[in-house]
Amino acid sequence: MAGLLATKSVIADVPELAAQALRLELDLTPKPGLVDRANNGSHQDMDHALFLKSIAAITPWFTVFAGAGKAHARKPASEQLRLLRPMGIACEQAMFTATEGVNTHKGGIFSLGLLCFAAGRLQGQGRMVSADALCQQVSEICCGLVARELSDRPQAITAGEKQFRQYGLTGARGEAEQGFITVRRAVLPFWHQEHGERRLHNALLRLMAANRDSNLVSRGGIEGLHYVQDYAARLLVSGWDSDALREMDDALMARRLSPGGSADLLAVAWVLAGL
Ligand SMILES: CC(C)(COP(=O)(O)OP(=O)(O)OC[C@H]1O[C@@H](n2cnc3c(N)ncnc32)[C@H](O[C@H]2O[C@H](COP(=O)(O)OP(=O)(O)OP(=O)(O)O)[C@@H](O)[C@H]2O)[C@@H]1O)[C@@H](O)C(=O)NCCC(=O)NCCS
Ligand SMILES: Nc1ncnc2[nH]cnc12
Repeated sequence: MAGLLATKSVIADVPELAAQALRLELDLTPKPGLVDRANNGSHQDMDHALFLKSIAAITPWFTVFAGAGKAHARKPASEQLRLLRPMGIACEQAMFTATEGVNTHKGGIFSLGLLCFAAGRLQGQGRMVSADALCQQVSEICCGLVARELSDRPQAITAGEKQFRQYGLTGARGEAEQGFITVRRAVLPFWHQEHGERRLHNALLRLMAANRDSNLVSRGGIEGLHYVQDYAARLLVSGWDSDALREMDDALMARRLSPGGSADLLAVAWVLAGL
């Protein structure tokens, strides 16, 4: 863990940062409700070893996404998701093969895949790959995604569609269409004020406090989302130590709550902060 934290500064390659981010997120411990080095969080079907298999299966795709973004850099942003989606689905299939059908990183593939694709697109356009430029590209590529896939549906079938209809939640799609606004507003302004693992723990708590995580709603209803948001906000105000994080871990496990979306956004924050 310490070695990975130290090497970040010499690597500015987005697919490499994305691969690093998945491993750092997994190994951060304790992580309330989530799989880490100490326990499986609120999951019966996942553990640390399974996440390692998932990471090994999906990381080779990050350079594929970046290559595709570069190859199609001269085409309009509005055409890009149609070009990227089949590769994203193929990457999801590689994950499901590695995990024997368990959804470990579906959201992570979506968010990090878009960042890798956008990085290739910027390179293909001869532009600098900065955090702001990446987020702007992702937003342009995903323009209209929420309307097309959530709000304009005749009836709510998937969890995401039901959550949108009931609570106006837009999940991973909304985050991407808004250029990862939660990461940019809740995490990045504080990132360089802190260091090491404490920086990562604070970033995850800030994400849990701000992120409208569809996983929490799927498992615990809107009350489950508010429970986690309020708990994380309290720790950020009152201060926390490892014991407090372990207590929060116990509380979320007792309620079967898992903030998987915030775990994915922590990986997104690592990539954006590394540029
Ligand atoms: C657009 C897709 C993301 C469509 O997927 P879906 O309709 O499911 O969209 P969401 O409901 O928005 O959530 C999908 C996953 O995204 C993560 N997530 C949730 N909320 C947010 C948020 N506010 N911001 C960012 N990301 C968010 C979360 O993923 C993580 O959690 C999953 C593991 O947790 P778990 O509780 O186990 O999840 P389940 O197994 O589903 O529940 P149980 O049965 O166990 O109770 C894991 O996926 C983590 O990554 C949400 O789950 C996208 O998938 C799509 O369309 N893909 C096609 C390919 C593509 O277009 N790719 C483009 C780029 S390559
Ligand atoms: N460490 C983790 N535990 C559970 N779900 C996750 N989704 C992404 N990372 C996760």
